[in-house]
Amino acid sequence: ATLQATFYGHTFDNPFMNASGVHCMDKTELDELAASASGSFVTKSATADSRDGNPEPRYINLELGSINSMGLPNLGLAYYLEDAIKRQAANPDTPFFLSVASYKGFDEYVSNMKHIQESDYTGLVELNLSCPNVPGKPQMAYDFEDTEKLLNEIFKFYTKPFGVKLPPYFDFMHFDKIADVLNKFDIKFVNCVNSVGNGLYIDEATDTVVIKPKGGFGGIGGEYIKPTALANVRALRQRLNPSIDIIGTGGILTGRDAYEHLLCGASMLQVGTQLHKEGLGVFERLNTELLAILEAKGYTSIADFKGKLATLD
Ligand SMILES: O=C(O)c1[nH]c(=O)[nH]c(=O)c1Cl
Repeated sequence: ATLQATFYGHTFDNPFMNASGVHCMDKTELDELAASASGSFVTKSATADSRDGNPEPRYINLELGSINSMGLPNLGLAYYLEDAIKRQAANPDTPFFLSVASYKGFDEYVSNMKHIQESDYTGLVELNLSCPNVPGKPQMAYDFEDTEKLLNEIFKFYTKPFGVKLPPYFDFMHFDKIADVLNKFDIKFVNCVNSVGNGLYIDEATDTVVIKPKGGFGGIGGEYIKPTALANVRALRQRLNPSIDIIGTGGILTGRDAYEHLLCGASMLQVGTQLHKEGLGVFERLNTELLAILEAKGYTSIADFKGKLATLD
């Protein structure tokens, strides 16, 4: 059996990659990702200006996952663009993802995308509409009208392939609304899901929160969020045009978790918390475990079962 993954006209050796924010802050980390068993990789979400981010402690691994309020620390869009242009020149056949966010809101999203359009980068962009940790700033993708306005604005000038990183939704009306908006545009993929925003973890030894920013509120990742992540992958797959691929993110610790995301309709798979905990070796292990599942079930490729979750009716 093969773990080859097809995504937006590309074929990757396997469906695994990092989730933006983990092991992707600078070119050294990106080189390590490129040299790992991951099928692709994505950069830390870039803002126009480089940012220190929120005060520490701001990321904590927990028994069942993680909590973070990093606050968009990054080296600035120009850094990642320059690196991406060099990478695409050196390896034109191995696409990767450039993640873009915004600290200041709507106008910075537009100007960041304008810079990429005017640059020599021609690869894939993951437009992050779901950072939950910018104090005072609502997540773009929880405002359906603003999201549509933003995509309208971007498609006036942007001609390169991009997709959007979405937060988790928890209501069928919201699945319907975001899918209605996204189906109006020629986006190439959606990534479901970003961390479950503004959770709270309490240290039992001290009765104190564990991260400093926002009184301890932070995005939750890991085992805590797999049911939510699977639901969002499945719901968006059922609603989006077949031309829009899905990246599944959230709660992938084992080959079985990966298999379930694929069963819900994901084409690529991102690993955040478990990569942070286990390091780059997680990709070897996940490939081995997923391949064993295909073999045990007599599948020869992901196409044999992708999106084929059975229901009880
Ligand atoms: O605090 C962050 O940097 C952050 N943290 C997240 O959990 N998701 C995001 O999209 C971002 Cl941008």
